Amino acid sequence: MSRLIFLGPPGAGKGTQAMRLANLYEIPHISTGDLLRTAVQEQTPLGKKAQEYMDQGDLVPDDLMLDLVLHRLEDDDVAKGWILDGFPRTVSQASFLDHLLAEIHQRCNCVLNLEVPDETLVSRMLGRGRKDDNEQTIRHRLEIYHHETAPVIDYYRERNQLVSVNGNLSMDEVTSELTKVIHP
Ligand SMILES: Nc1ncnc2c1ncn2[C@@H]1O[C@H](COP(=O)(O)OP(=O)(O)OP(=O)(O)O)[C@@H](O)[C@H]1O
Ligand SMILES: Nc1ncnc2c1ncn2[C@@H]1O[C@H](COP(=O)(O)O)[C@@H](O)[C@H]1O
Repeated sequence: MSRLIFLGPPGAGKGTQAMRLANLYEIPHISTGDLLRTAVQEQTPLGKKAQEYMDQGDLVPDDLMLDLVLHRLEDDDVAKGWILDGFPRTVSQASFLDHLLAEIHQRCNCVLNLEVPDETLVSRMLGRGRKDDNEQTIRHRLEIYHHETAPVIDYYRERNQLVSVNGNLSMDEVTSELTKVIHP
């Protein structure tokens, strides 16, 4: 059974690789960014609250995020495994997730950290064309990543759960490297 977490800066290819592995292992791909974008599109109460943070490239506050993940991990389809992409993004989210998984008697098998240099990330995101992919917001998201999210790497390294993979290769090469280190 695979329960995987993707870490890595914005534009590292987490969503791309998570989708490929989700198809390969036939488990759900849970992207908090995608869940939020759907909520914004549908103008749900969560979407209305999250929109401004997302447009600015800021993190959506923890109280909203924790509820979102809690409910998604209660769905029936996650019993067979899951891939989390975009969560946790802060040490407090990582700690929340640990407690939640202990409560539901699950354990993540592997935390995959995609490593890609900042300048590659910027050009990848400028080519992606998402609403929050203008240069100013991209640079702000990168700052937030280095400040708020990079400490999550140490959190999992200290718990011997971290595997870092070079994300600065072709998409197929990254997938191949990932499947070598994952033992489903
Ligand atoms: N190995 C790769 N080589 C070149 N381009 C890539 C690679 N992996 C992904 N991309 C492209 O880079 C862009 C960002 O990829 P993706 O959306 O998967 O990143 P992400 O880590 O999920 O980003 P975010 O955290 O901002 O959602 C996309 O346009 C994608 O097609
Ligand atoms: N885990 C998260 N914590 C706070 N904010 C989040 C989280 N996941 C997503 N967000 C917000 O959504 C956008 C887009 O996310 P992507 O993972 O890049 O698709 C992000 O900038 C945050 O505003």
